[in-house]
Amino acid sequence: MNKLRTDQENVLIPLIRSRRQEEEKMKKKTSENHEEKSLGLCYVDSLLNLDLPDEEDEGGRRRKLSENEIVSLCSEFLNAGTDTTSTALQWVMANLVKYHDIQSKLYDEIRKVSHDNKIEEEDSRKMPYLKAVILEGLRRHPPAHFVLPHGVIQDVELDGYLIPREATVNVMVAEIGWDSNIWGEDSMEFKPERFLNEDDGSLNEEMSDVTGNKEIKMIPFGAGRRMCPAFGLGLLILELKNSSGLLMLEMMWICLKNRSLLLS
Ligand code: HEM
Repeated sequence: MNKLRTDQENVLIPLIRSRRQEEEKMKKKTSENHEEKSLGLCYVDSLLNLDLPDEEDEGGRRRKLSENEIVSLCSEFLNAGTDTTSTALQWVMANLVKYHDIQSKLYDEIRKVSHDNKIEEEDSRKMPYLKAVILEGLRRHPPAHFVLPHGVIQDVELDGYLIPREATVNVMVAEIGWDSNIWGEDSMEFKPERFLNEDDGSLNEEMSDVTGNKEIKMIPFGAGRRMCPAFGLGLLILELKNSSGLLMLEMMWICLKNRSLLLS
């Protein structure tokens, strides 16, 4: 753990310091030339600018985040965005390898929409089956199996159970998405069709809600005020990576086929 932490510091501290220096240089230039210049705002800037509301230093000023705290927040952010997305993608790909019928149906949809072997952000709206495959991946194999540990700030009674103040609460996210009362007897099967309307194959809006705002059916991104702030981005990344991944596999397949033709 110490080694991991040291690695995090070695990677992130130089980046944080260089950002701070760049920002200071820019401010200096701006005041010398009297013209507004900015590097744009990034996550590290918002952490560097933060004044903690409840904590004051010896001079009575609001405390700033320490460099170590910024390292923790940056690595949490990077981890929250990368580990989840790559795990989800691997599960979807594994199921596409296992179920060839789903793979070819998805492939046909992607081929119809793609142009010059490319998929753009707006194309994802024209691919309900792709969305259904991603949602089924997240339902069947949510990367954050228990979301993050939560807690209550005072003793709470919920449905006859006492949740004590100091307790750690883990939400059974995966089990919620496997509930046969909601998803049917085949809830453990990988069936993207469950998210589509039977008549025209369009996306069933009610079934595909992942926010839990109206009813909790599956919550791979959590729910409520600490829900994943990047759930829209996460879904989009998965859609784009999956479709471009399949197109890339096809190119590799064509290259391999041509190569073996050349060799034979
Ligand atoms: C498939 C992709 C993703 C999944 C399944 C996912 C899932 C989650 C879950 C379950 C939580 C905890 C919610 C809770 O405690 O109730 C969470 C929190 C968080 N996620 Fe994601 N996430 C994904 C992608 C991303 C991406 C791409 C980013 C950033 C670019 C991100 C940033 C965060 C952050 C910063 C938090 C902490 C929020 C807080 O504590 O208030 N996530 N995510």
